Amino acid sequence: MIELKHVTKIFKQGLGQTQIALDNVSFDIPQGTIMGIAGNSGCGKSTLARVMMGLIPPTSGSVLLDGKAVSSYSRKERSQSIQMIFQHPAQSFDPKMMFEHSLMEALKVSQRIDRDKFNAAIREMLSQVDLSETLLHRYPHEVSGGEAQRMAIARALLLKPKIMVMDEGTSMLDVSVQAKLFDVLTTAQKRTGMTMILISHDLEVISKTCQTLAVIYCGSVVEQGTTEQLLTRPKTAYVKKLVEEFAFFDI
Ligand SMILES: Nc1ncnc2c1ncn2[C@@H]1O[C@H](COP(=O)(O)OP(=O)(O)OP(=O)(O)O)[C@@H](O)[C@H]1O
Repeated sequence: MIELKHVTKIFKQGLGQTQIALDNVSFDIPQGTIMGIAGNSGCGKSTLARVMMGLIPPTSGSVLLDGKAVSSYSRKERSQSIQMIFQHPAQSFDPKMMFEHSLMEALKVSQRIDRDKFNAAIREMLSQVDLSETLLHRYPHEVSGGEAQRMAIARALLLKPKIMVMDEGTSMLDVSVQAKLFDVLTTAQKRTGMTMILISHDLEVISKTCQTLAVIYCGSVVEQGTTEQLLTRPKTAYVKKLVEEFAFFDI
């Protein structure tokens, strides 16, 4: 369903310098699966997510969603198909809008659920992510980072996307809230058959959630396969080292 073919992204920086953020990355993510993307800071994970979503164009190569280039999707088509939870979710809400208004706006673009059912759906979703309805009448600067993260997850799930990309999407939450949210997400994933991509430093989160995993090093995929395979029988020195840092795995 998502196909990356030889994707390279080179950023031009000041003083004529360039940075190769992604170097010839190719893989497929079948529909309805959960894939993890792991790697150290600066290896290219967020760039990969943004290229996959069509937010930035690759320098070369292509990204296909359902066989169609993501670059040819309109903004509306993209938001119907893909939702992304960013590392700092408060920034993905309009600072001048109360959450209720932001959610309404998102639904207007998406038109995926009947507006009459909106109120019931939103209350149900807020209870699933353990947020009080009173937060609907607050602005993004009036909630904690973790609350904004849960609001972003609620908004994304309400829109019933085919693909959900989470870029360190639960990093601000404590372990018990994180576990509960992953339950909500995996249940939603099973119910709707959406494809999920989870970008994380945290191999423990990935091991519990993702069926497949790609590990990136300096913009290249160094290993990919089932999560079980990579975490228990890593082939490269780099992945072995990553796994050893999470000492709970027997390798
Ligand atoms: N807009 C940009 N212009 C120039 N260089 C960029 C830009 N965005 C990212 N980079 C560089 O590309 C490389 C990959 O960045 P990216 O944000 O994708 O890494 P990451 O793996 O997501 O890191 P982290 O885990 O710290 O968020 C880094 O060297 C970064 O400095």
